Amino acid sequence: MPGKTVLIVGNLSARAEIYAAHLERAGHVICHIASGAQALARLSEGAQFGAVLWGMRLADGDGLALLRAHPDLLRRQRVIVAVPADAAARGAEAMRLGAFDFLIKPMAAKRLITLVEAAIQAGPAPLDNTLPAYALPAMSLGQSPAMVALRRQLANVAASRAGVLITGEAGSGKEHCASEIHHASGRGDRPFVAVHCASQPEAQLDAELFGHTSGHGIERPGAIQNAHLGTLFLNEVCDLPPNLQLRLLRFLQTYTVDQPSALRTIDVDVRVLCSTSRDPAQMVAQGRLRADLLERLDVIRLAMPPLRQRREDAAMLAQTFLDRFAAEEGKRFAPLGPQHIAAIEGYDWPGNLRELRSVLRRAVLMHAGGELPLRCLPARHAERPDGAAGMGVTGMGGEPCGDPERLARAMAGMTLDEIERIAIEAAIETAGGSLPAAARALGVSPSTLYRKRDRWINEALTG
Ligand SMILES: Nc1ncnc2c1ncn2[C@@H]1O[C@H](COP(=O)(O)OP(=O)(O)OP(=O)(O)O)[C@@H](O)[C@H]1O
Repeated sequence: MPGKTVLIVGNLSARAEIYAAHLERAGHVICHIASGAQALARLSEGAQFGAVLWGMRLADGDGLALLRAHPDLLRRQRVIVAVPADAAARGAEAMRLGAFDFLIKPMAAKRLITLVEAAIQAGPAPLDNTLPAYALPAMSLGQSPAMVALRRQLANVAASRAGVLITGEAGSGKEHCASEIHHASGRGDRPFVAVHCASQPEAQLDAELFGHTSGHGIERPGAIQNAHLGTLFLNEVCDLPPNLQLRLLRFLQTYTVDQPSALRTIDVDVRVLCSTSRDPAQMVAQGRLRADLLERLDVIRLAMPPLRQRREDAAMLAQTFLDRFAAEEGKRFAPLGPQHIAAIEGYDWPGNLRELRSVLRRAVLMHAGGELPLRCLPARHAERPDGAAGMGVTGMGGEPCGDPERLARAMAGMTLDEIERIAIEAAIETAGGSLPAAARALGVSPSTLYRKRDRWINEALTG
């Protein structure tokens, strides 16, 4: 992408000259200003640049302090901040303020050019932080104050390339949130590639992320390459094995991957989003997570609250699931009434949205339609003699299915296929969403579960 003017703001050092020469050789026109005040004056006159490379040590002061004082600049221009190797945290702060990305000096020519061109490709920054209306449908996350605040945060971070770390309990909607960011980011029509970093052998995960060459010599690109121009979502990123943490860090420093055959290096433009249900600081303190990797991934932190902290969303989500599954199964159910809502809001949902979703899915599978029997919903903890959250095989509160007679009654009228589906979904839920782990628990191969899941999805899509 030649021919765009790049503004370099920083001391006219020998190193800056080298960076300018690299960019010129790639076809860009360079404008170099040493003083932050002069650069701001130029920009406030309305000058537009393809990208701005902003240093930390300017002729007249600290580059980050200047950005802090003029956050509007970061909203109008695509600014890439260049920071010394021992100050990556300053780059992360600049991204929180709205910078497009940051580079650690000394930087390789290739990385510099790739990033500058990605900034140019992203086009002029939007005049404000508003996103297209379609980007974040008001109901998609919930209407509780916690979700309204989260949606606002999400709108602010969607357009940048900053790494986002989404924390929260299992099943609280972290992946759903990542996919909302993807859709709101302007990359929505490109791939969203999710990788589960826990419960997979290291070699398999390595191949899934970085690609491999099959036994027949065919190159299989990894998730990183497959996510080119889109978003890579790393689920449970704190569980990445140490070697893969290092490989991922290298990737994030260069945005290039070696082809599996190592014959060629490929530039990849991806937005990386991650999630964890662990405490990342504790993982670093225990030596299980690299601090430098966390710094890259955790530029912006979003915390998904557990469902029990946003009870007012639970009934709305339950109705959404009921409508969706009823439509998939071709059944009609009456809307949830006050008693259903009281039961839903009164329960703590230790498995969060995943548990809510499974309860509604099973309820729809097990009933022909009409009014949903209340016993399909979990009882309030307080109403249980033992106060336990255990849901038995079917997960239906008030009707645990431990004993065979009850189990048989609960399953009366169901086809074997439906019973199998319930058992598989319960196993996946227990395994925290991991199909390979669920397959191990059920004593079948992961491919069996993948095949069955694909068939259900196809059936749902074709009605
Ligand atoms: N706002 C929402 N609207 C509808 N469905 C949702 C929403 N949030 C989450 N879900 C559904 O709830 C289930 C759990 O959500 P998700 O996988 O995003 O949680 P998670 O926090 O990433 O879980 P885990 O930590 O176990 O990987 C998924 O089936 C997802 O599709």
